[in-house]
Amino acid sequence: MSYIQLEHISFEYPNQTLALDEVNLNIDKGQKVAVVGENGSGKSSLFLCLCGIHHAQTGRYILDGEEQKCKRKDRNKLFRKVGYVFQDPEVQLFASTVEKDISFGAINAGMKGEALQACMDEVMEMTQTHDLRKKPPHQLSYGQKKRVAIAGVLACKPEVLLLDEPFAWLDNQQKKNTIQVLDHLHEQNKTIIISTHDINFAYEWADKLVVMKEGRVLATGHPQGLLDNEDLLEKAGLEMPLILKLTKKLDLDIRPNTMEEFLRV
Ligand SMILES: Nc1ncnc2c1ncn2[C@@H]1O[C@H](COP(=O)(O)OP(=O)(O)OP(=O)(O)O)[C@@H](O)[C@H]1O
Repeated sequence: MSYIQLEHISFEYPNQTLALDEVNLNIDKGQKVAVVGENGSGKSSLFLCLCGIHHAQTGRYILDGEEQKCKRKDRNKLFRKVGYVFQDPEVQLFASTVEKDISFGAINAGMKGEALQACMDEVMEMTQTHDLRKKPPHQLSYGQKKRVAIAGVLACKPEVLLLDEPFAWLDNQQKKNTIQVLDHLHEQNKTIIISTHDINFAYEWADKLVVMKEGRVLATGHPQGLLDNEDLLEKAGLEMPLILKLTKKLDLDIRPNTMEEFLRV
């Protein structure tokens, strides 16, 4: 049995927009998953259902062997297990200082004293938010807000991390730093699910790709296999990753995983 199982999940907003339409999905513990698809294909709605903010009207959501129900106590447990970093950090940040914002969820979950301090030091170091800790979040740049939002979720030590467009507004250095943070979490066997429009990143980073269109899962599998399929790319409105374009153009038989590997060929 997979760690996360979605069976025929459908979710409709109150205005009757069907955002998820019979979604079936299996994700193993410790997997690095990239969810890709055009604007409005249902990526954020999927994340909102996975973390318990939305509850699907039909279908079954099973996490770690337990079916997730809409009851308050089940949802509180789900909130602790699955951390969601919103696409827009402004939706997430609310406290008067960065430090208070980052620690809010952890304190709510019962962390205190030395354990809290150690956790804060660790996540602020990881996300390079230490120097910002006394500032009010509204005075930060968007990229800084994004890092604070990630830090706040990490402080709660979730088993599953959902990141909606984590690199939006980040400069190149901060993007690299965030990828390092993700690699570190992967080493701790956390399950990481990212939604992204960066197909080159998805190709290099993910060990599972989920391709969405109009609320449906069009395909799942290893990025190397899926992103080579021109019919699928056209149907999903996706670009072929640069590495695959180059290997095709040069008529190479190999399929390097990363640009570094490609350059060594
Ligand atoms: N709060 C809402 N109320 C009604 N409809 C919504 C709401 N949020 C999203 N939708 C609709 O649900 C569908 C899926 O949207 P969703 O935000 O999940 O897509 P997405 O793949 O995350 O898009 P993007 O790449 O632009 O972030 C779209 O048709 C969208 O217009």
